[in-house]
Amino acid sequence: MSHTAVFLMNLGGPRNLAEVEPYLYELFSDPLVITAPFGPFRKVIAKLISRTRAPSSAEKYQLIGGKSPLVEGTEAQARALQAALGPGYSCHLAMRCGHPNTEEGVREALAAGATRAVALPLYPQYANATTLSSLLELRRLWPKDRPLAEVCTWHDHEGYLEASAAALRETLERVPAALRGRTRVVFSAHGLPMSQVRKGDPYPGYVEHSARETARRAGAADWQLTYQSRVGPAKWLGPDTVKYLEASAKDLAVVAVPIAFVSEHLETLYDMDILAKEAAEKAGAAAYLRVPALGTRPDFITALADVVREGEKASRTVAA
Ligand SMILES: C=CC1=C(C)c2cc3[nH]c(cc4nc(cc5[nH]c(cc1n2)c(C)c5CCC(=O)O)C(CCC(=O)O)=C4C)c(C)c3C=C
Ligand SMILES: [Fe+2]
Ligand SMILES: [Fe+2]
Repeated sequence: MSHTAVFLMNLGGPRNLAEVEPYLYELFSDPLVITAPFGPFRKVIAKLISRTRAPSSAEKYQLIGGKSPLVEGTEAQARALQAALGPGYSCHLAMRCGHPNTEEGVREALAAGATRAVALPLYPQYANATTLSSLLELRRLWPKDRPLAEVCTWHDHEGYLEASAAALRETLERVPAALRGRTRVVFSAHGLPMSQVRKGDPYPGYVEHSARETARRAGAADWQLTYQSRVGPAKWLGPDTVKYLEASAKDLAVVAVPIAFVSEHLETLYDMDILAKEAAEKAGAAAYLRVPALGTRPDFITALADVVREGEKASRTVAA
């Protein structure tokens, strides 16, 4: 039956420890992630970096259960979104690295009879390294004679912000009453190299908007935005989440919010639940609570369905 394919696009993650190195190789081969002008040496350099990083990366995945839960988490979101959108749509995963990748997603959608498509990057805030990279891959692989609508950024979508604020409110309610007066909401977003920010990537402004609106709607007056998961020696966006907590968490009840991630994976389960928590505790925080990623929360899935329908009507195509 003629229908619309919806591609749930995310970075992907290794589904077991053997997949860590090939996953990293794909990631470091992407010129929108590693923007240095490596030219014909890109693949050789990606091979070198991925081989060097694989053991320490695998150790982190080992600590969160020997794999990334990102693929299964996205599959659950796809099932929930399918139910919300109804029979005119079919939902498919399209991971930028690892599997199921965009090529596999497109094959599945065409076999199901899709005649048009909506690209739905599961990054609320547009960045070249994430959203654009996924969109370009789908543009390359989707048949040119079938309409493709691209969702670009939904950092300011009403339904998303309301779901984000509701999730924050639920965690704030778990803060012990005695600590309510000294609670700080610490938003943690994935960092980005300053070289990409200087070139005009709109990501930091979008993240700030999502954080400010989430705090306002949740009634949180005391909040701070920080950035996590820096890779390599270059300068990245700051303040760094761990350094910020080390310097500022003393005596506070810290409520950490994963503002740039919508499912659980390494960056929430390791960087936030292990590294950031340790930093807060070492600094003498009175409590550390983490807001769960939005995952398959019904209010969030309703918002995503809305993002898809709006995107289909008015494709916000990225100039590239
Ligand atoms: C080195 C450059 C990197 C940039 C720039 C970057 C930006 C960026 N990433 C996400 C979201 C995710 N990143 C994930 C994993 C991951 N990312 C990098 C590097 C960069 N990311 C690496 C090396 C890895 C692998 C893990 C590791 O070794 O640290 C993931 C998946 C996590 C998982 O569970 O597997 C996500 C999601 C965003 C949002 C972003 C910039 C906006
Ligand atoms: Fe990343
Ligand atoms: Fe990362």
